[in-house]
Amino acid sequence: MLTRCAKNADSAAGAGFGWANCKDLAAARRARDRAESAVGRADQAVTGLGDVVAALQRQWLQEYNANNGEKADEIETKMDEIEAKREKAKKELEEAKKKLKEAEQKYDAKASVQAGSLASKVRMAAESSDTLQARPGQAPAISDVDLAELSKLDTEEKFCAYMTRHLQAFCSDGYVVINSERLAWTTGWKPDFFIAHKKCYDARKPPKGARLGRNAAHKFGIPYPGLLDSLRVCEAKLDMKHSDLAELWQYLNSLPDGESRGMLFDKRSFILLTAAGKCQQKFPTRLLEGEWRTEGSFDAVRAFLAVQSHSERSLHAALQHASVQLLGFLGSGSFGRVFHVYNETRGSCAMKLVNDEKLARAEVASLQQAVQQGCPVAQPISELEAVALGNRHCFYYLSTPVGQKLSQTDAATRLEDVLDCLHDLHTSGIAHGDARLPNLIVNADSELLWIDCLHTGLATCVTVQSDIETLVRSLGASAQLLAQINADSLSNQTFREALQRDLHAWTY
Ligand SMILES: Nc1ncnc2c1ncn2[C@@H]1O[C@H](COP(=O)(O)OP(=O)(O)OP(=O)(O)O)[C@@H](O)[C@H]1O
Repeated sequence: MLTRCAKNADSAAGAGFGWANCKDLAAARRARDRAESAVGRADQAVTGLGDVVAALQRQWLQEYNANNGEKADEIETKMDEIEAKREKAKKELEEAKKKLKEAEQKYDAKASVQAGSLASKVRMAAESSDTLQARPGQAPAISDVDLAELSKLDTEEKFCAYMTRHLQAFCSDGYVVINSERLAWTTGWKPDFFIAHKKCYDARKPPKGARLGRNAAHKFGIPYPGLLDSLRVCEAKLDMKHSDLAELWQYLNSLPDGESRGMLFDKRSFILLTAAGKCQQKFPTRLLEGEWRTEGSFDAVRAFLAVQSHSERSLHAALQHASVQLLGFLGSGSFGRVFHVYNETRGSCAMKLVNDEKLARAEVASLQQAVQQGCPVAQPISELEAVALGNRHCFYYLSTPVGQKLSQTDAATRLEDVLDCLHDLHTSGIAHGDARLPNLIVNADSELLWIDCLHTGLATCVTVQSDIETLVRSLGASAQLLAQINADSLSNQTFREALQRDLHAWTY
């Protein structure tokens, strides 16, 4: 067993619990990629020659029907030549496929050795590593009847579909199991499932041909990039191997700083794994192995999945404090996360959750001042509230309205409104400080409003020019146009027209 000290040193070096930088593996991957391209090229050649043969056949038929015997013979000779080439290309394709298979096998073997060694490291380094003990009289996670059904499933897809309702039964109220097996996350990964709050994931349509299981209530989607620290990852295997733990570990290790949790399982058993630390430098803290049929496993899995991350706890504490209901996730930035919330008194509003009290106070004060001056900004409808969370605090404030995002194309279409919205701030003596398009929302009356007023300040020549540059850059204008900007640009009709033409040239 590694000591904690050794573990941290290992993990801090970034090598202990990630894939080793294996040259062999990289070379095998390159060889596999080359073999794949060779198959692609050979396949194209066969298809291309097939098309030529088909075209010649049509020509031959025309000449034959027109009694052009000589021409038809000429075409026939040509056809024989191309046919011979196609046969050769087919053989080359078969050969390329064989080589690809070999290259894939070599790569898989090397990857599996690496995964095996990583899995061993993770097992060894876990601060606690246990096997679930039976608690007589308590419910197993999956009944014998269901286990018998499970044992008949022969593909991973059927298995995942069958397991969905079981996984859902392990979730706490308000949490759902989301299938992401065929939907790449923004990070590029494709874990089989993740568990997240039912209002806080990016729902997608079922992929074509997706198996929906018995009750067709399956949910498909990917996590929001800003909420990667508020989910649990689940990876299913038809028949779990020792090395599969490496895959789950890779997912957990790549999640944001803090504790991350995941479950690896097959038809008989499961592994519950917890990791802590910084992203890509995590260390395994707890590993619990168990079997679905073990009495007491239902509560053990449910309790494991019910543990909330710090972010989830602050969100739920804030929701409770404000007596609002969560309707969705609006977005996140470097400073906070914004959720769509609702209650009967306040109606629909945005809840911005932050950790930094000073910055949040400054933002609320700036917004209030801007509202008083009649500026087009989202309006705070609460003071900054502090919510105790253990020995720490998180902070939130509510604002209205909850608006729609403005795309670059929409912004170019209503460019005058966008420019006026910034000009209105400036003429009231306020500079936004971060006047990017993502900081503009559209309300129900199609009016534009500024959000994210953390960096607002006095409008001076310098801050005004900087705002205009920021906005115009985020609209996608050319460098040439950016070079023409000065503090008076928004009052200058010639500039506005030049910008319109510039954006038109880029957008269409
Ligand atoms: N009232 C609102 N209506 C709709 N969406 C909103 C609202 N407020 C915030 N958002 C969304 O949440 C995202 C993050 O909000 P905000 O910009 O206030 O956070 P931040 O952490 O201060 O960001 P930054 O890193 O840009 O400073 C916004 O880009 C926007 O998409």
